[in-house]
Amino acid sequence: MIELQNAAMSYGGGELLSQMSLRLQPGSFHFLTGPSGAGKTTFLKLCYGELLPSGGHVSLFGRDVFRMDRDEIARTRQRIGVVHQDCQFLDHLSLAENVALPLTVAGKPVNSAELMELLGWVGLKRHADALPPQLSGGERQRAALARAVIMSPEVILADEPTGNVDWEMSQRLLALLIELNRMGKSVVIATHDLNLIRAAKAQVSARVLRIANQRLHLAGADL
Ligand SMILES: Nc1ncnc2c1ncn2[C@@H]1O[C@H](COP(=O)(O)OP(=O)(O)OP(=O)(O)O)[C@@H](O)[C@H]1O
Repeated sequence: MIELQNAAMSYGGGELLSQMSLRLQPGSFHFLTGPSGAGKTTFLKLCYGELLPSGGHVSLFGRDVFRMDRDEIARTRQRIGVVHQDCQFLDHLSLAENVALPLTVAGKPVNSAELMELLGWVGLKRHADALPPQLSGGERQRAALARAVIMSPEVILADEPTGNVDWEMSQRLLALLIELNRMGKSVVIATHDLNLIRAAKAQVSARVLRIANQRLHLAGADL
């Protein structure tokens, strides 16, 4: 699905990430940890073609990103749902319109029954007509998750999806991500929250990746 072979990334200075190798299998569940600034968001951007590696190779669904033009990368990204760290919305559109935006942008029809079912799944049906500034942090995070899955992606990459929410809400978000994984989707969650990882490991077979000293490590089993 997503494969990195000795991928490296530099923003111009020294290498931020080097010798990153990973083959993401269908239905897998990974956490991505590491100190602030280690490069977790950068790593995820390599995984969905937002950034091209400065060395090595990244393949998305069997295609090397260097061989893909912009259109192909855009089409491929529809197979990867991304929950961004800052979950931004268009404030003049309703929550339902924001969640449906990836479909609208792709020129695909919006089935309102399915949209409401998705909002129900994340517990936001009654907020369908609310504007984003009227939502709480946890509601925004759940809306961001709904928006990430509306195109039925095969992979979900979530960057600190439980940042800024309380424990109960983070458990609720985790439950949604585990449910997606049980539906066969690959899930990668970047997080600082070791308690979240422990809670997940009690429910799902998850591997923990750690970025430290520019390298990607498979973390020990002590979590
Ligand atoms: N577009 C950019 N141009 C230059 N430097 C960047 C850019 N984006 C990120 N960086 C730098 O790369 C480093 C890694 O950033 P990144 O956001 O990937 O780390 P992170 O592990 O996700 O951090 P956090 O846990 O704090 O979110 C940081 O030092 C950051 O300042």
